[in-house]
Amino acid sequence: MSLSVLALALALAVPLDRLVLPLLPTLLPVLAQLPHLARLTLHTLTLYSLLALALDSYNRPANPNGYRILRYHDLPGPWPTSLVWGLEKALYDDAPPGKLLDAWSAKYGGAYRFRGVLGAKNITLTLPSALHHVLTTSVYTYPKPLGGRLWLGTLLGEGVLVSEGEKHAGQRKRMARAFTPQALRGMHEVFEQCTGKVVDAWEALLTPTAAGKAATPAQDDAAGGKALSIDVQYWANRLSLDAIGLAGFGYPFGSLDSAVDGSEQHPLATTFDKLTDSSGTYAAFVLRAVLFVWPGVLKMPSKRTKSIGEVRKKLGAEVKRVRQESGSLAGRTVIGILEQQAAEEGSGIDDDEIEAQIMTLVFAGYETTSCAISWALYELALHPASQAALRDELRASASASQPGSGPQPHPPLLDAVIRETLRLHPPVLDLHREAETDDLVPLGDGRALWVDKGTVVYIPLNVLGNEGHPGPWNPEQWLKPAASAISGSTGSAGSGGSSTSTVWAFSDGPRVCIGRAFAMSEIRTVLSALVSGFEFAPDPALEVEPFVSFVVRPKVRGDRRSTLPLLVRKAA
Ligand code: HEM
Repeated sequence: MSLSVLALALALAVPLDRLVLPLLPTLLPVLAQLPHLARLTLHTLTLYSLLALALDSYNRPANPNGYRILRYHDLPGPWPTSLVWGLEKALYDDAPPGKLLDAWSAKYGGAYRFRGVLGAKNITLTLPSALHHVLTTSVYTYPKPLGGRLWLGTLLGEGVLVSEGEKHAGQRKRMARAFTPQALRGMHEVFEQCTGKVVDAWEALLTPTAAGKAATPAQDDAAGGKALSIDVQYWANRLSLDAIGLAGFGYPFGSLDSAVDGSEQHPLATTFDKLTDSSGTYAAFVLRAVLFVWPGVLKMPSKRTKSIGEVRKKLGAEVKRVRQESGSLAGRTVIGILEQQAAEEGSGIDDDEIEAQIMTLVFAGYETTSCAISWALYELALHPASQAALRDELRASASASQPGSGPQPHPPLLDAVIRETLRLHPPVLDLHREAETDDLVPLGDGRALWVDKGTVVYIPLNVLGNEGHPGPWNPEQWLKPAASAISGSTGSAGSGGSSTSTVWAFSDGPRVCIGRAFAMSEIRTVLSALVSGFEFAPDPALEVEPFVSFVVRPKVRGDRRSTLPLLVRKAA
């Protein structure tokens, strides 16, 4: 009797689904040795189940569509591997990144559950109707998790990446004009200018000097020719930062110039790189994990929170100076167009918001794009037949275009290569959202999932990119009529279905990447020039692997920082 009373008290006091279930795999072997405790647990479980059943029938959500409702516990899912971290640490340590998400989706399907820190409820969704609900129709019911928003807000201010609800919708509407095809045509010049600097620098490096040697020691590549080892990631980073600075807000970071003349990189770029380019340390994981359950950790003084504040302050000060000095450039940049739009509406825009949007552009647009460029060159280096076919296509398209004949259609294989790169190497591995209220998520087939307030929803972009297109590198698959080109991407999954043209690496719905056309234009420009002019091969002495530090970057196995050395020579 006394045991039952104790069990009831326990069942009431401990939210079993949060704490006890994740502990069971570890506890059961111990309990088997301890008959008393085992009995207590059995009592607790029975009583809890009865209680849960009673509560379940009392707390039924409104269900006007007559769905068959599933609860969290009805979903399949993996068992937690840690009492404290749930499966968060396993996900953080996953190598290559995304492997676990792929395996779980294959095993448990398009809706499954897994526990996070201290038993927190997480679900992963890849079913089309569920994604449409979370990313499109109920987008503001599923904001980014509070901890992530606070972290980003401290770093960037409340720009379009961080804001939610009406504020986000308003910011997005005002920014849209800066990303129209017409606006992007003006920015194309910047992409060409920056790419031209890389081409010139590499040609100089590869040109034999008067003494009959290449400017830098060359080595034999796999094809038996002379090639130079170039850290492609280093150049892609600098190019991408210069492009976002100039096209985004008219600011010359001068990263490529400093790479050429060997001077120091812009201090802001260094600070920014330090903040984002670090491979997974235990401290970084703990901060991230704790942030999810206790956002207040951000207020505690630490090296990381201090450096966030420093980056913010430095960029803010630079931005103020640049805005005063370069009024003439402003009209053609993203921020210039945003300011014009606000002036025309008569609404005005305050300095804090301008500053936040500038920081947002750098944060969201710099390393995402540079990593996409690097991975594309890496895959082309590994696949010489694709590389040669792309070079032929680019050269044929360049010789067919007449001066003054206006914008040309994108060479199809170029788009296919980019799309295939984003499928295999989505820079943003997964999206996180948090249910702001209890909600019903349609799963298709007349079923819906009851999602409790506070549940975190994972949307694995790597898994989604592979749906219908699994397997190793194969850009040609995107040339088939059913798979439309990236330029046709609407970013909308339509009414509950995943459109074939959605490039999942950019997400979907009202929060789809606002810079996707900007990124695509930049990547096309860079790949066109580099693949036309140079040949790329892997360095057989080095093993390249992906790692996550905000975005999925390449690095040499054994190194901590992101680099991608490839053997480069002038194309015949
Ligand atoms: C290959 C390059 C890029 C990829 C793969 C990429 C991917 C993404 C993804 C997945 C999101 C959604 C994040 C979320 O909802 O949690 C996003 C949002 C965003 N991206 Fe990109 N991005 C790229 C380049 C760019 C560029 C070049 C810019 C700016 C010029 C940019 C600006 C933004 C902004 C402002 C948002 C927030 C949009 C919103 O919440 O309304 N991105 N991006």
